[in-house]
Amino acid sequence: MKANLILENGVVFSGEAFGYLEEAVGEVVFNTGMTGYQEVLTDPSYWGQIVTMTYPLIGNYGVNLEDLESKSPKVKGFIVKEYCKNPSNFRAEMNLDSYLKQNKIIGLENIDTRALTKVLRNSGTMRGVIALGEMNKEAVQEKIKSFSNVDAVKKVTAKEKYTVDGSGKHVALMDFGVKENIIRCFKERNCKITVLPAYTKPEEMLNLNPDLIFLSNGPGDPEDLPEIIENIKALVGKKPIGGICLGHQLLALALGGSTEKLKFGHRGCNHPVKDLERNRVYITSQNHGYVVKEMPENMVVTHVSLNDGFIEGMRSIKQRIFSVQYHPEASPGPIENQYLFDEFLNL
Ligand SMILES: NC(=O)CC[C@H](N)C(=O)O
Repeated sequence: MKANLILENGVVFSGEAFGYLEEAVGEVVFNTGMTGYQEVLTDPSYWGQIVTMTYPLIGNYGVNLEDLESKSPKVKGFIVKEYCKNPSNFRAEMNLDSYLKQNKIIGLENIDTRALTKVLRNSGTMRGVIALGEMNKEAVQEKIKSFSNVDAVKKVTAKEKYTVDGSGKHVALMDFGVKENIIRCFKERNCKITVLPAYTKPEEMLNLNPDLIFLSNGPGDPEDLPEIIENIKALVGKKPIGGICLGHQLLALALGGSTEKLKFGHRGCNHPVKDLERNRVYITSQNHGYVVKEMPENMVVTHVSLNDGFIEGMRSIKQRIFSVQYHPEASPGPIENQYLFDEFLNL
C-alpha cells in the first residue's frame, strides 16, 4: 500500500507501508546502526519517535523473542530503505513485517533513507506523519501540532515495584523506561535489583537502604520532569548515585546544571567517546536527543564525544555520583563499555 512520510517542513517521501497499516505521528529521528533493529524497536527511549535506519537492508536475520529491550516495540513508526521478507537465521521466529503487524506499528519502506537523513541533519530533528494515501497540508499541520511527548516516561515506567534476586550489592533502580540489558548487566554482577516506578518518593528509595541508586534511560525531554528532578535532589549525598542517558540528564538538572536539545541527536552503535580518566577511546552505543549543556558545580566531565565534543559523562568523587550519556549496556552495539557497570558498583 502506498504511504507517505510528510515532515513538519513540508518535505514528502513516498514509499510503501508494511507492518500494521495505521497512520502515525511522531518525532522523526535516524539511527546509524548497521544492525540491532530489534533492540532499537523495543528501546523505551524511542517512545513517541518514528525511527529511520540509515543502513539500507533491515530485517535479514528476522525477529526472535529473546533480543528485546522491553516486552514490545516502543517506536511510533519504522522507516527503512528495504525490509527483508525472507529472513535467514536459526533464531528467527518471524519476519519484521509480522512482528510490526502483531504489535500494531506501521513500517514504511522504499524510502531513500540517506536523503531523509540528510534533511534531518541539515534542518534538525522534526516531527512528521506517516500517512496512508494523500493528506492535505492543513490536516498534516493539525496532527503535528497536537502531538506531544511530555507524558512519555509515565507511559513506559514500571507500574509497580519488582525485585530481581541476587546475593551481591543491592541496586535501587528508578525505571524511566529501562532497557532490559541494564538489568542483565547488574544481574551478571550478582546484584539484587529493586526496580521502582519513576515517581517513587525519595523516602521510599532510602528506606530500602540500597548500596546504589541507579537512574535509568528513558524517553522525552528531561526538563519535562520537574517532580522527578526534585525527588533526585533529595537523594544526592545520601547514597551513591549512578545514571545512564535520561538518568544522567536528570542528575545534571538536579545538581544545578542545564540541558539542551541537540540539532539531530546521537543514535547508533558507532559513536566514538573518549574516557578522560583512562585516556582511552571507546566505540559506544547511543540514543539521545538531549545533552548536558552547563555542568553542575562540583562535577567533573569524564567522557566527551569525539564526533562533536558534547559531554558524555560526569563524576563527583565526594558525592559518589557517576553518570554517562551513552549506553554502556550496548544492545545493540559494542560491549566494550560494560566495564562502567563495575564503576557504578564501585561507587
Ligand atoms: N536513551 C535515553 O535515555 C534518552 C534520553 C533522552 N530522552 C534523550 O533523547 O536525550
